[in-house]
Amino acid sequence: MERTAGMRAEEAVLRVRDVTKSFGGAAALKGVSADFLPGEVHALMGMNGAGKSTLVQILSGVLSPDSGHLEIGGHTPRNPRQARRLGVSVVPQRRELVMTLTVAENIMLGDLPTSGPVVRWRSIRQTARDALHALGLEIDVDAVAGDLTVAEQTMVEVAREVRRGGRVLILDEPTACLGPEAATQIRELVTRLRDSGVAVVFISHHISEVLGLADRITVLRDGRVTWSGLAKETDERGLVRDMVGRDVVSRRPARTAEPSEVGLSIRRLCQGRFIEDFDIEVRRGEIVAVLGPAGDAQSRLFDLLSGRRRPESGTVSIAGRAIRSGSIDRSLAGGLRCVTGDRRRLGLIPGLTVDENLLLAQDRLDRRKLHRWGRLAERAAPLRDDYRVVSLVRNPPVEQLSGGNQQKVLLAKWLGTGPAAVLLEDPTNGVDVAAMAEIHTLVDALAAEGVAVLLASSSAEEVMRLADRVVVVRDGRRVAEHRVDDITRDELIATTLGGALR
Ligand SMILES: Nc1ncnc2c1ncn2[C@@H]1O[C@H](COP(=O)(O)OP(=O)(O)OP(=O)(O)O)[C@@H](O)[C@H]1O
Repeated sequence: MERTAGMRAEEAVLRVRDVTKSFGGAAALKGVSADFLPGEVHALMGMNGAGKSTLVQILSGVLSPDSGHLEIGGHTPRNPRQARRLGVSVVPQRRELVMTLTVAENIMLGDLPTSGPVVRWRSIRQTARDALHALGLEIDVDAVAGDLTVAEQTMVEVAREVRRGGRVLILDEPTACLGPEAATQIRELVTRLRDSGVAVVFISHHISEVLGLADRITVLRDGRVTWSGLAKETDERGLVRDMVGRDVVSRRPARTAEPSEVGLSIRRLCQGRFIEDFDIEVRRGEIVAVLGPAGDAQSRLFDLLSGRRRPESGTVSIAGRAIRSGSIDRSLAGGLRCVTGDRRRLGLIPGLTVDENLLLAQDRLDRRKLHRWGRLAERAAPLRDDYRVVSLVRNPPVEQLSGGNQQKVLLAKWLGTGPAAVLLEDPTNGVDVAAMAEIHTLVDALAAEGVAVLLASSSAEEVMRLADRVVVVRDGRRVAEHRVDDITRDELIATTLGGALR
């Protein structure tokens, strides 16, 4: 049943009417209408695969609707270039900056002012500085993009798009995997954009964030709008019902198991300024979280534990046996499974099907060289079921899955291989509220089976829900440790930001 609130459609800068879109005969959007108003933050919400990204691709001219239409100031864009010229810009999840160029060069890319054959560098830097200042951003225009934090990279992309005349700015999960401080900075930027008259389209799976930030919310389910209205007219429970169709409960289970032997031990690990003399011990059946500002220790920890990179010094042991560092095979053979937070770059193999990706890790461990095609679907089926991987067609190339479903494939691929210890980097990155609850239950179950779980999460909520202990890291060093039962979420965030050693 569709619930809608009154709209000022005549003021809309971007209008969508009855849009449908199918892939391979299966409908991803089934008659979606929405209006996007200047000076409003309009959140798109919905479960994984509900159709949010498909709608965004239609808004930005990447895809054409099968039927229905889209209108910006009386025009219908036919491709991304036209959409951009009409003022519609997308800041995607994957950063699109040229990482080797400076902030100023990135902001001005494609629009470098020249005098004859000479590029006017001073003017470039000044214009870029003005573009950042107009949005209240203090970022060094001479910094190289690759040296910025993820939040700063998002800010630079936003400044570039606004300077190019973006009137409708679509931000696709801009706070995913950001720590509390960086996420707040992005939300403040969104508010400033809104106040300057931009129509902001904001995608997020975080309900409290959306309720605190959005003026209007449109909820999609299975390609249809199930609710659209003012944020103040709904609440968490209403949104969950509109997204999922039922209530979702996620509770921390009582963990009564006595501490058992050490499952994963890290001793005096060092890697540049990112990891300094890092010690941690995780017992079998325990979940220990590492929480710190995004971009530093967590991804280095992944590189070192997975064997992608050799540490400068220090040891990693599983059940008392040291693993030879710098070798992915040794790390796997030792029983350690590392689930990356960067599924696009490191996690999944595009071009291979969902089932192949699901079985890749298992086959590598079994040294299985050839798939028996007939058995592939049968072997993958339990993993698909346990992790509720949903796709429109049965077994598409993995990149055609929605983002949240790709994340489920990544988790299933590694956690289905009987690990002794795991490192989970932002395990619920991009997944919807129902899948998040299910993944948390699966992680609880891993711990209950005696796996040592090390969780590198940017989300304080996730740490509070899953972990027994949390280690706070800043500048590569451990600055505090808490039992989760002894601390509130707000105290945890405060120690992450200012963290005194306790
Ligand atoms: N190019 C494509 N080919 C085939 N199917 C596709 C393609 N793009 C999207 N789909 C399918 O369309 C459906 C909607 O996907 P979409 O990415 O829009 O969902 P979403 O709401 O953005 O999900 P998420 O929250 O997981 O990002 C999914 O079932 C997805 O597998």
